[in-house]
Amino acid sequence: MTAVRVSVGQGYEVVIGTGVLGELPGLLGEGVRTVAVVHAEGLPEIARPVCRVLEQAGLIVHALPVPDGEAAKEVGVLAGLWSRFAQLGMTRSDAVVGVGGGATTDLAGFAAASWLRGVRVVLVPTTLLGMVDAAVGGKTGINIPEGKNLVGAFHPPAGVLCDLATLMTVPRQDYVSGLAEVIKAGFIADPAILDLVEDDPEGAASPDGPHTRELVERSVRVKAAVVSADLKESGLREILNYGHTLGHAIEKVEEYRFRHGHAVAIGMVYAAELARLAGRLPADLVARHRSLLASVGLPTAYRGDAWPRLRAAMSIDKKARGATLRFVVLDGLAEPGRLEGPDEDLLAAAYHEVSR
Ligand SMILES: NC(=O)c1ccc[n+]([C@@H]2O[C@H](COP(=O)([O-])OP(=O)(O)OC[C@H]3O[C@@H](n4cnc5c(N)ncnc54)[C@H](O)[C@@H]3O)[C@@H](O)[C@H]2O)c1
Ligand SMILES: O=C(O)C(=O)C[C@@H](O)[C@H](O)[C@H](O)COP(=O)(O)O
Ligand SMILES: [Zn+2]
Repeated sequence: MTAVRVSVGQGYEVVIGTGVLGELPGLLGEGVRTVAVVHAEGLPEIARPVCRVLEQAGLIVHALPVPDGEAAKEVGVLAGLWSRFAQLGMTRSDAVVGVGGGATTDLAGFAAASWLRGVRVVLVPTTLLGMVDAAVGGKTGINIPEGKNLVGAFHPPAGVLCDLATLMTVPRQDYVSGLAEVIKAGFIADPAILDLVEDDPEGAASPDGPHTRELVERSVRVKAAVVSADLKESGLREILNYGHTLGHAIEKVEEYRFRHGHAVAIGMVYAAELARLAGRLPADLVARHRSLLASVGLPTAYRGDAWPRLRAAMSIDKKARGATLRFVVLDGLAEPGRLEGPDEDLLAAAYHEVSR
């Protein structure tokens, strides 16, 4: 089957297909001599063919393994990459290729953004979440103990290569985590996604499912359209943060050992409850959040005793302005809006609805 190419406004393409690794040198563009392939250390079977295809194109390739998953998004790991780039003599005409899940591509993207104040990066996401969200749009960064993604940069890639074949080995819980961002794209912009998941939740939860390619493509198109219009999140892009205010707080409270998509799933139910209690969203749409997320195995509730710590963690959300919290909420299906400065009773009442 031929690859689908989605154009992003900042001048690059997201290539989606099966067995498309051969497109990688083309995405890097002209003039590159040395390539640092930053990859999750648990993925040698994917990193090896990536390196091979680059070497066959005449490039000097260095594989730089980093810890798997969220452990990669740490300042020590980033500093290690800077040292390796220096040792390799990487100049502004050289490039980084990031291979792995969203955590790896966030790190690789930020390493590229910060090295010599910005070198070229091509991302090869290998999880569902990486393909539909993390690798597209140029948000890069790392975590610090004080909060999620608090240090980073906007640095659009030169290209994104989504080889659907790589999804076959993603552990089920990590695959399901990616579905939270797929469902997010459905609620904020493309309800056809929700219909596809409801039509076959078990199929949606597997890379072998009948709609995998369409779910990836639709979600990428939602993300591409939004970031094309608003790269630096001056307004519209905030809608991609639906469910993330509480979601990131859960990740922080769990010291980043809770899957991102699982946290965002709970965060979306929370945002839906906020909107319902504020009189903006009908109860049936809140129920649809719960039923869709639960149908693919995502959580919709969290520990009740964690509220004080979650509330404190939410204060450092990037959408906040001063002491005023701002939430992305829905006023209907695919009708995202903002809830500014909700009072504390409303915040707590909505949490009561998602606590167990
Ligand atoms: N930059 C953005 O716009 C953006 C958007 C959404 C999420 N994110 C970030 O993405 C991260 C989550 O990404 P994720 O869900 O991909 O998790 P992840 O990167 O932590 O990967 C999950 C696990 O799957 C493994 N893995 C990856 N690909 C595999 C494959 N093909 N086969 C077998 N195992 C594989 C990884 O090594 C890891 O152990 C979070 O840090 C989140 O903040 C960023
Ligand atoms: O691309 C965006 O913009 C998003 O908000 C997408 C989110 O799914 C993603 O988790 C992002 O990394 C969150 O960004 P942050 O600015 O809240 O850290
Ligand atoms: Zn996210």
